[in-house]
Amino acid sequence: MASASLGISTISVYRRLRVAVLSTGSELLSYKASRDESGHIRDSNGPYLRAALRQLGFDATTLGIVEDDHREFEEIIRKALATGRHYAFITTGAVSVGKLDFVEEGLLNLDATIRFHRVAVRPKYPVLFALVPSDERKLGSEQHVPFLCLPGNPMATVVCFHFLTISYLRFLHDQREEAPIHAQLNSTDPASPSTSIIFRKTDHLRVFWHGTLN
Ligand SMILES: Nc1nc2c(c(=O)[nH]1)N[C@H]1C(S)=C(S)[C@@H](COP(=O)(O)OP(=O)(O)OC[C@H]3O[C@@H](n4cnc5c(N)ncnc54)[C@H](O)[C@@H]3O)O[C@H]1N2
Ligand code: MOO
Repeated sequence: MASASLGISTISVYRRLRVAVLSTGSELLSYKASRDESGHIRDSNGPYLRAALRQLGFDATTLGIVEDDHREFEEIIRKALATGRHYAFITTGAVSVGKLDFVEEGLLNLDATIRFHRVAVRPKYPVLFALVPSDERKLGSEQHVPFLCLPGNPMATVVCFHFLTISYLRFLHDQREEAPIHAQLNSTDPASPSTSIIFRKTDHLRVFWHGTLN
């Protein structure tokens, strides 16, 4: 409206940031799958991330679900990098320290630089951030593609997305930081009926539990 009123008919805009989303876990089924086998759970992180990214104005594409196999993971990432279409990748799961937590190994096999792995906050403790080189990509002068690898626990995925990923994607898009919303708790006493939010701090971690704000 402002441009039209000033007679400005063309303006320069940023291309929407294209982000690829990949869920890891041999236990995962597509949320669209009609079968419901025991021992399987539906991929809720993938559809959540795609919807949240689109709502924020980013282009989200899905790379689907990958089994707990670092070779398969590397293959999917290599192919996706070769298209030069994705400015950033978000993966979920397999970033902790179990035998099947292969994301770090897979990224290192792709010559990644791990910028950090783990933050002292729970949920989101095992989150990993890496830069992966790609000779093939056609994304201007950028030499590296950022990988935001979020823990699989769906609540940790949501927290990591909101408190780490969005600000980084906004930074890539030259957008300003979102202003935080400040709320006041009536009491931080976990036993108080006025609040069911519980804060706890261990020696090395700040821990937030689920709760509601009265
Ligand atoms: N020895 C340790 N074990 C764990 C630690 C630790 O510090 N030392 N940290 C724990 C924390 S905290 C978290 S969070 C989890 C994160 O582990 P991963 O990122 O490797 O996640 P997964 O094991 O793959 O999955 C965790 C949980 O979430 C379910 N999941 C995974 N992906 C999806 C999805 N797309 N949709 C729905 N649900 C999903 C998965 O089935 C698991 O139940 O590590 C702890 N362990
Ligand atoms: O830090 Mo994990 O992210 O407890 O859920």
